[in-house]
Amino acid sequence: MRYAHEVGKVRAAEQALMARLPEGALMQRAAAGLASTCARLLPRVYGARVVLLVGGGDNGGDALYAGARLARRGAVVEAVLAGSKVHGPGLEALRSAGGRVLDGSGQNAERAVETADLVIDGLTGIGGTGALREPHASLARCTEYAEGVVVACDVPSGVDAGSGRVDGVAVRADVTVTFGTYKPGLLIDPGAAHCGVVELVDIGLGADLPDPDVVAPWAEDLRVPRPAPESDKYRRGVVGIVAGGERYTGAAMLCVGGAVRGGAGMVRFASSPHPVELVRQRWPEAVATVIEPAPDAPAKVGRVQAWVVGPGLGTDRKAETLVEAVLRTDLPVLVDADGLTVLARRRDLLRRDAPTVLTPHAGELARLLGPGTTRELIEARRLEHVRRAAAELSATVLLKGSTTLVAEEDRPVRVNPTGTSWLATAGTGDVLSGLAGALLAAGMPAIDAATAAAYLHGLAARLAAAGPPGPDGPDLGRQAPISALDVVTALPEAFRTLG
Ligand SMILES: NC(=O)C1=CN([C@@H]2O[C@H](COP(=O)(O)OP(=O)(O)OC[C@H]3O[C@@H](n4cnc5c(N)ncnc54)[C@H](OP(=O)(O)O)[C@@H]3O)[C@@H](O)[C@H]2O)[C@@H](O)CC1
Ligand SMILES: Nc1ncnc2c1ncn2[C@@H]1O[C@H](COP(=O)(O)OP(=O)(O)O)[C@@H](O)[C@H]1O
Ligand SMILES: [K+]
Repeated sequence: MRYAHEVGKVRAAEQALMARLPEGALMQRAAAGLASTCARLLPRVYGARVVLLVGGGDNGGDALYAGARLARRGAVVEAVLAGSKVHGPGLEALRSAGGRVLDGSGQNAERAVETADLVIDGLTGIGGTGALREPHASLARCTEYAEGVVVACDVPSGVDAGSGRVDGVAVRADVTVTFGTYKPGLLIDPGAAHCGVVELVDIGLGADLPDPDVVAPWAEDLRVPRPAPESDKYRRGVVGIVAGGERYTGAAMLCVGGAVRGGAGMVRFASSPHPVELVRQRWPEAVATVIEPAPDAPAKVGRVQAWVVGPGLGTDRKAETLVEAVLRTDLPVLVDADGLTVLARRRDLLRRDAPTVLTPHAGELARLLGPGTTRELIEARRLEHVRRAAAELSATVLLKGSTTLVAEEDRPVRVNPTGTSWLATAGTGDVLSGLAGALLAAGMPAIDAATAAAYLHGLAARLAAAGPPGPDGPDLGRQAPISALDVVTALPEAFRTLG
């Protein structure tokens, strides 16, 4: 896992460590890490033109000390000072190493940024709050036109380190060198999209850091169940899917596809006659049953270990009866799509003992959380809202979108590291709910099933978008449009990459 800590915890750990170290030692560790990454990014340090964007806090201090180290190795280092304050000892170190200060206003600074071989962004770090003020905002904006490499010190300036929120302008870095631990805003969009490659520099905070607030899993953290020699289809897990209606049949097909290719021992599909007929034709592996919208509907489907309810179900009274019937069982239930719209007016159905997983996109979550919450607000502050949803709805909440988050009360929020913008196409969410349902039925705890499903789904989409692999494997840098069915088809390959 990659671990991220909120800003207050980073500061507390830094204080504790600093109390045991000589003054300035921590900053020197940070600056050394930053300078060594910059040196690696330059073809040659000697003679390279480096511009530092320096804010008035310690983030600017880091940049100045790193600049001094590069200047001592022969780089031509110029600092643009933003605002009235500056880290005095850092500036002194830069000057002593031969670096110089540029006039920070207007075209002079802009031209220097645009033509430098490397720009270090030290405007704001974990101390940045709200939208960047001037001249910081203009300096951040001109990094967009930089011909050289842009390296953010700790956090791209303009990104809120704690949440990933961006109000106004923020630096778009090629590389972000962060110190001690990841910050949530480096992993969550829109902030994550500003970071480029994130490098973590160990400054010795480890022992002083408490449990993380946010984690991002690696493939080896997922622990997806594998069939053993003694496995049979029932032990592998039977997932029941209540989805689709006379009008919306595609959602049902895609959800069943996600479950079949997601490793379910068996998929039991239950719906009205038309989708049942279509599923029988397209997915003969599934056992499809026609059900009436009645409280005893789940019992008529046969034994399952977990349910998925909602995709393409509609939101009328009949749909509500089915959502209610499924949630009244004592099994794990995943509610998606139309099922979530029903839940928004029937939050009482969430009072249950068995695990409940909700998989909303931002619009659906806004409906679930009620008046005062909008899709835009949720997209801008994803972490805060997914946490709030998990607490208020007493459920495991998987919030979809450009960064998918999974939250359960009193646990670190999981950030999904896979995915591609090509996933933003109709029907891919239905594939995800079927896949997550299969993993729930296999017995995975709700938060792990949701995390693994998001990971595999995002990876399958990347593999599908990259097309057939070349001699060196899939070229994830060259992607093309995909359909939701392409994601279903690529799921086995995604499982294979887990080893
Ligand atoms: N603690 C440690 O031991 C270690 C810390 N380390 C480093 O210190 C960094 C944290 O330093 P920090 O606390 O000084 O805050 P920092 O990120 O420089 O920001 C404050 C400055 O930004 C300004 N500013 C704020 N918002 C703004 C806005 N919207 N628009 C414009 N300006 C804005 C604010 O101005 P003010 O509001 O005070 O006028 C003030 O000048 C951390 O990220 C890491 O790099 C490492 O060396 C490891 C050891
Ligand atoms: N900009 C984006 N970047 C990456 N993934 C995205 C983006 N937008 C949406 N997604 C993903 O695409 C899927 C869309 O799901 P959903 O909104 O439920 O669509 P549908 O209801 O049509 O199936 C989700 O897995 C979501 O995380
Ligand atoms: K910065």
